Amino acid sequence: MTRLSNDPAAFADEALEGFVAAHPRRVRQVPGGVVRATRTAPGQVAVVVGGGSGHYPAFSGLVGQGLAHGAAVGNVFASPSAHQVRQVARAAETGGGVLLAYGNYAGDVLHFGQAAELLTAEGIPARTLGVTDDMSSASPDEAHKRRGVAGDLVVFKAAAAAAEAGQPLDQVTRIAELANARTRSFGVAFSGCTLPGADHPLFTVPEGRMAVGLGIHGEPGMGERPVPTADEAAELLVSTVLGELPEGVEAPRGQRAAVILNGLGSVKYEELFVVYRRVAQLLADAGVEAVDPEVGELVTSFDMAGVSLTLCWLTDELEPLWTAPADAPAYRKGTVDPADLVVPDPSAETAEDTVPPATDESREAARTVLAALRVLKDTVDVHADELGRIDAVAGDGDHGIGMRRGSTGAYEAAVRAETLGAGAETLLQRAADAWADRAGGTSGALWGVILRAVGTALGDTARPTAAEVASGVAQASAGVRELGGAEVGDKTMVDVLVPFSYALTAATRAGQPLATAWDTAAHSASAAAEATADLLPRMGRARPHAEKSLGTPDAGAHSLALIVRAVHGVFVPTLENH
Ligand SMILES: Nc1ncnc2c1ncn2[C@@H]1O[C@H](COP(=O)(O)OP(=O)(O)O)[C@@H](O)[C@H]1O
Ligand SMILES: O=C(COP(=O)(O)O)[C@@H](O)CO
Repeated sequence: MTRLSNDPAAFADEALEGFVAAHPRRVRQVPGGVVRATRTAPGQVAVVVGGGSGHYPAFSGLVGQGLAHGAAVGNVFASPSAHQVRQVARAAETGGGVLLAYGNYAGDVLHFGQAAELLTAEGIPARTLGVTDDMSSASPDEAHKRRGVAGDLVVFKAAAAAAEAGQPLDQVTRIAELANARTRSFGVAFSGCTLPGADHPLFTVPEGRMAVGLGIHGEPGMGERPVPTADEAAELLVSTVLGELPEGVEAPRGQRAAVILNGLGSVKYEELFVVYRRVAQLLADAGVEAVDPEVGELVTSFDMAGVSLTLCWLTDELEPLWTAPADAPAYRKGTVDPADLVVPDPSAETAEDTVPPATDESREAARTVLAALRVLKDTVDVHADELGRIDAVAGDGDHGIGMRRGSTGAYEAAVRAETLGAGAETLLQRAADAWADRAGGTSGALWGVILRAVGTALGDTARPTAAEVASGVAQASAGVRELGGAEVGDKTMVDVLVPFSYALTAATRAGQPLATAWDTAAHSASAAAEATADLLPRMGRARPHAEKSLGTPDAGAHSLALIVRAVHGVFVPTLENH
């Protein structure tokens, strides 16, 4: 149970504020997250990490000398937005380029990837690395699909120590890739976590049972078995991790490994030590030398009762990077020469207070779009809990929260744009940026793409036609597939967006007025959303729990169908001009 919170929607922001207040000599807050409070040598590569909140000390607690240069901090269990990542990277970098490192979750991949492109385009060389240590989340032949869990620490630390030693960006990236390729984690759980403001955990494990192969977002485990003794738990963890050796490690005997026994939230230190006692014996029996082992909470999932074991098979190059000193709020090792504190630059980014010129026709269309965004936001508000419940069946239960933050941010930005006299395109672009930025997560990035594509098709000059609206939706559909890589049948919002777009294009081409065409397309969308209940997910958070999601529709597909149905009554009749 997460007992102490104010407004659950403000939890992540308030936690970050308190964290920064508690650690002024190590971190300072910047838009989008935190950076080191200390000065970094000019030209040093900046290692910027990040992810959702709810995992402390990942990610903000790992910022400090010898460890990350900055962390982009997202909402609870949702990746930070590309804009946040970019802002933190700009604040952290000192001329050597940036390595963006994160757990390999869909939202993180989209947002950090977009941020890298934006940074590179503005002249800051940027590389990305998604950590993939969690053995339970995909088979070895699909290791690139695995999630990042406690192995994040080893990879971040190796990269940061290499950066601190003056290595250039390509070398820092190579070292991070090497550390990732040689790191494996496996975990078990006895109970799930409860999100702030929620009254029940995201998953429960039956009394006397243990979930095997857990995630760090309250996802259920991949299997179940009776609760073991501490020694039996250690035996399961060690045998599983030793059971899949990375390329280049022929046998455990004679190897040296960084070892982390990680508590997920409510397995306490003395329990962990009881387990580690046996882990240490088993590793020694197998001939593995544990180097600077860590036993404690390094990546958590609120109050989840779980424990995971991580091994990074060290090389001569990786070992000194693992043992190098570090001084972060939640991770201190050896002795670091304290660098000078940075005097913060008070000039913050100013809000945009002008818009490009627009015609009266487009401003009128913009007012209709604003009304549609209002309906969208209200629809999401009404259905937020339901969306969270659907997402919790096989995902992380945050779809309602994310959609609420995104749609509210989009509506507020649209209100500001309308007040400034924006045309339809500009208003939708401001709304798109605000949605992606406020929501983060996978759906935040994709809804940003949708609003932006529709805006581009509407323009800032003419009164939009039915064909332009349909073309905007078609562009949105293509954009979502391009960014997310999902196709029809993967059990995502694409299963609704594609048939909705086809139906809208076909009906408008057949000469139907937009109101009628939209209505027909919204019917297709509802049917397609329902049909996702029969699909097995192949993308996103739900993929590792494919069977559990059978019989339940995809959360993002369902929300999209609800939205297009609700929006129909508002803007369609006034946008069409034939
Ligand atoms: N690659 C993808 N392409 C398109 N849609 C996706 C993809 N991955 C996930 N989704 C959609 O995003 C929804 C989840 O959104 P949300 O819960 O807000 O994000 P997250 O999974 O990052 O927490 C899923 O239900 C699915 O519809
Ligand atoms: O949840 C996280 C990011 O992944 P999403 O795909 O946005 O849900 C985060 O907690 C781990 O970085």
